[in-house]
Amino acid sequence: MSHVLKVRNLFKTYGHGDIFRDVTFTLDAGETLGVFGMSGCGKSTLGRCIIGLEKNYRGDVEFNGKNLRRLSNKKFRLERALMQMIFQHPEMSFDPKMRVIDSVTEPVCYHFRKDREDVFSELKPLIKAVGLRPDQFYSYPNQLSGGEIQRAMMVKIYSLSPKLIVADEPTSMLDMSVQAQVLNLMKSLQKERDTACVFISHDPEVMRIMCDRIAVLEKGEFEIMCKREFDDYSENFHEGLPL
Ligand SMILES: Nc1ncnc2c1ncn2[C@@H]1O[C@H](COP(=O)(O)OP(=O)(O)OP(=O)(O)O)[C@@H](O)[C@H]1O
Repeated sequence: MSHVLKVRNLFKTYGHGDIFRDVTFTLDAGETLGVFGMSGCGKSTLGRCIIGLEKNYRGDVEFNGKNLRRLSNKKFRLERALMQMIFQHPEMSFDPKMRVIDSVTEPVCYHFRKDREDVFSELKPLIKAVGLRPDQFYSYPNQLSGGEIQRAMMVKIYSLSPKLIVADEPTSMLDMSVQAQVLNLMKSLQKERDTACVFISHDPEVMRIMCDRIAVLEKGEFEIMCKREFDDYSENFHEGLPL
């Protein structure tokens, strides 16, 4: 079986120095790799490089058997639809002036040249699965709670049947009970659809729940640990800060 994602010898530097050095790993369908580290260590930058939002790096990112930087813009856009990123602030992915239904259905309408109502009808089982009502999608983003917006985001992302999701602190802005619901939902959708995931967080507990393997990013070094090694390592952390 070929890997969904192959990251080889990835280096990223900003003006002030190395962000990370020699990041290498592979990810299979249905698998979750956690990326853990304290604030500012470079987790989001790594996520952006993987998904192609940041292209100025050394090394190779191969997705779906294709080296992303060697693709033409047109081919990159096709692959990009199969890689989705969930952000810490989901409301920023929604245009405040557009009804949620329009933001959610737009990518599928665009990629598959389909009508909004047809797309929305096809999404109803997914809407039910995330625990929202179809009528909520006729609201504007500011009329939904943080947890509801993150669920609507799941509908938007999964509507494109992605093979890879990069989730960058997707629940860190939610309160604890909503956080648990959204994490469970992400896990079950991922399992059902066999999606590969890079899950970024500074919360050791969330890492343990969501990830099969965990990589620690510290001072530019990227090290993949088994769960027992991670438990020992993270004992010295609280809320992403070293104790
Ligand atoms: N476009 C940029 N230009 C210059 N420096 C940047 C840029 N983006 C990020 N940085 C710097 O790179 C470092 C890593 O930032 P990044 O956002 O990847 O960290 P992070 O681990 O995701 O942090 P947090 O957990 O706080 O979100 C930081 O020092 C940041 O200031």
